[in-house]
Amino acid sequence: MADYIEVRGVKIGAGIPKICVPVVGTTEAEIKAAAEAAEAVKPDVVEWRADWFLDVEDEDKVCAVLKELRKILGEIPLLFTFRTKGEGGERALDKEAYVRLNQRAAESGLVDLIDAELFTGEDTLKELVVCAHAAGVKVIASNHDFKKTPEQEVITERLLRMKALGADIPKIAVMPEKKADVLTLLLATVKAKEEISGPIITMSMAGTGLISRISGEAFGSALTFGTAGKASAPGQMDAKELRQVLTLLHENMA
Ligand SMILES: O=C1C[C@@](O)(C(=O)O)C[C@@H](O)[C@@H]1O
Repeated sequence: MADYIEVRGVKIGAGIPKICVPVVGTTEAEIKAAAEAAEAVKPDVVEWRADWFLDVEDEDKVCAVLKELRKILGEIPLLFTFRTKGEGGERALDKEAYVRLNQRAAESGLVDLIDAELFTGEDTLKELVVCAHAAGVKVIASNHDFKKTPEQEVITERLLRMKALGADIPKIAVMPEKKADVLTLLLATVKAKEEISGPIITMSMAGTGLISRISGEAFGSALTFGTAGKASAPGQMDAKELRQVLTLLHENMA
């Protein structure tokens, strides 16, 4: 089994860690402007954080935005993410609406990946995986803790569980309360990678955790988020600078 996932020719999990630029905006105009700024830095992946969009509950409007994003992004892979309030997002959505929205995005033919949160429920995650895969879309399962860093075993177990439930790429973002928490996240990453074939994505947030956003190649995180404008989580670096740092590390690690 390949150790990477390929989307539009981008091999997530092979070679240098890939860069994903988040697009956040409340209106279609803001979202388009953010997507243009993202496209300009030529990231490997663009994430649309749809939870910021004021009309996100109108699925037709969401699809209209997706069409515009696809035009702007050309062949850059697009990740559709509705981040729920409980995991650091902008708004809450009931489970049915969350599932419907993600299904609609997956079936639109306009996105390459969807983000599905582990804690919306295991059956829900499985259901979204089946639906996305039927539409040829990959699934990043995710979990976020904006308050603390769980124990290493807990982080590793969550990543393994996401994979066991069918996710193509397990992802976890945690908040460090102290320096040692960053080491906990990194060790959890190494342990998970020993057991999981295929890419995983991990990060420790904020300034204290920044090192984890640039050290993916050393410890096993396949993708990192960088900005071209507004950040979608604390600790994200400018995408262009991030590319320089990742390249420098990659060249010297080879
Ligand atoms: O899951 C993630 C990771 C993230 O929270 C970060 O810390 O970079 C940013 C989010 O936009 C994305 O959906």
